[in-house]
Amino acid sequence: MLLRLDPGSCRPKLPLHGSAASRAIEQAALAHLPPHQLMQRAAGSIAALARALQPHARHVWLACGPSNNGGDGLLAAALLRTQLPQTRLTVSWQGNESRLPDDARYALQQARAAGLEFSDRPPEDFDLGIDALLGLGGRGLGPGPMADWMQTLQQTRATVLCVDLPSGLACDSGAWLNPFAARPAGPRHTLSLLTLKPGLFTADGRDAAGQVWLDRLGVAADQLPPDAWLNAPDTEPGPTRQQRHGAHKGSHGDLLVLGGQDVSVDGNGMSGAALLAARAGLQAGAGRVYLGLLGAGPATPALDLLWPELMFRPAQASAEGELARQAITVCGCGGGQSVRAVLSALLEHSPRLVLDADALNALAQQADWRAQLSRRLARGQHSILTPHPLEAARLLGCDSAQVQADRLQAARELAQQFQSVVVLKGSGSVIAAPGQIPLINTTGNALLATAGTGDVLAGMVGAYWAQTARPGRQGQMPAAMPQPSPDSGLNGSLSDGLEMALQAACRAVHQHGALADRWPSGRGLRAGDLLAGLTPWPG
Ligand SMILES: NC(=O)C1=CN([C@@H]2O[C@H](COP(=O)(O)OP(=O)(O)OC[C@H]3O[C@@H](n4cnc5c(N)ncnc54)[C@H](O)[C@@H]3O)[C@@H](O)[C@H]2O)[C@H](O)CC1
Repeated sequence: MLLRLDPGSCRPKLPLHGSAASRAIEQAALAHLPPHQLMQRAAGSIAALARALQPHARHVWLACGPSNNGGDGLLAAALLRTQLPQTRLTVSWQGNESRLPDDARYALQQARAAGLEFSDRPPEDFDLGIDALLGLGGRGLGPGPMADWMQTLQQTRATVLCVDLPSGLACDSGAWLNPFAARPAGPRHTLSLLTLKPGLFTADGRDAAGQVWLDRLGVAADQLPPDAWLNAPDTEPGPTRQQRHGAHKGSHGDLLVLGGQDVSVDGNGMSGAALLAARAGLQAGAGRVYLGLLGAGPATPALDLLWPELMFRPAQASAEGELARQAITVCGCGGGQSVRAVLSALLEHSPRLVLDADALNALAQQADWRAQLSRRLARGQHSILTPHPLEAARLLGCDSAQVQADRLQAARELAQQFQSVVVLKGSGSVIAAPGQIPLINTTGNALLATAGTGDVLAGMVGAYWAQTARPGRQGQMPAAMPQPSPDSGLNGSLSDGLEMALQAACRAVHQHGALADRWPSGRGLRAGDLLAGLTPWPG
């Protein structure tokens, strides 16, 4: 059965399997099925989707590689020959006949018996291209016909349907294996077979894959634990905010935002970042939001005239005093070097701490703060880090290209090293917690690639966390919160505190991206535009 994956509406959480697990599932299925049946199912699915995508195709080009991915394409071509008698089909095949796996050899025979037209040159005028060059077994391509065909499939404006994986995309990481791989020019679809692969949803994967479809080919994917989950926050059955008549502002948690370095400090004024985070926190439902601007000078505002609900407090005293000991603190947004003045106290006292932007840069510069952060979880204090790839690289002591080459691994490493929930931002944001299976977010788009959207996200994370964990209730789940469940995306027992941090991060990242996905096309999006769409949790 074909399943279309729409960002933001994948329910329940779907498991993602990397190459090793996908191969193991494939091998187990092959052992129980008659010869060639799995490939016949795959070919049937490819042909059905091809017809649905281009029902009136005049010319379909199938580029088929040297092994089983190519076999899927050849067998689909044979089927399409009978299903689309009026359509011209051209097959390009590259392989060594004496070294073909059994299924691919069978597929080649079927394609030949169907009387298909074979050509080593892509046709000029195809209106549907089928990329069956390389799947799970793909490696980086050297020069040659396959590399040329791959480039044609990248550059064409015709619709392209990729079989299992876009050729040349790493299944586990979503990184391109070929230096020449570019952003595809035309509409793209990818039909993932048997399992969903992590690489389709993060790094270059989303651009490479386009619209993702899944056909499990009648094989259950739950035989092996996933390598990641798609992030799909549960919808709670409990009452909405409007239906909770007994609630008061204290019921919805306190949020303290520390950041927004004053321009007088070193000429880099970034108060707007902290204002965005604080406004986002308020709009996302925190009961009370306090704002401490760092490096305050005589001209530092003490009131947000447009959002007078925000309560301004001296930053240093708040970080060292009672407020930081009872509120959720979001620290770093636009904090500049001034963040250093409050970080040590927060790492020591804050029970629930979100670290973003300059707080992460400060951590990267100072080993004893990193050690302090790593010890917090063992003391019952929880932390959420929200790095973009460069901030993640600074924390890991590598460069951002290395982070992007394996985003899941980078997020897992950060979570483990710092005993924190980590949101690695970027296309396909990864959410990881220590010792847990990470999640990949499906919402969001390049409209979010603009200054300030990360500050809004940090405020949202803090606000959602504030609504799950309140003073005096540490470790307790509020009645309407989703309880940890066997399918909650976690592979081991997780303390309630960490579970709440993880859920807050997952929900915030999902909603943040969904707002950009719903934004009217053709209109620019400023970070501040996101605020109006924010909703409390639960809605
Ligand atoms: N067997 C079945 O019934 C099904 C298979 N499915 C599809 O199979 C592929 C995985 O097949 P596999 O043969 O393991 O890998 P590939 O087709 O990706 O090819 C790998 C093969 O190709 C050679 N190769 C790899 N990289 C290069 C390169 N850069 N240049 C030249 N040659 C290269 C190498 O020899 C490898 O061995 C999976 O993705 C599905 O599409 C279906 O799941 C249905 C059932």
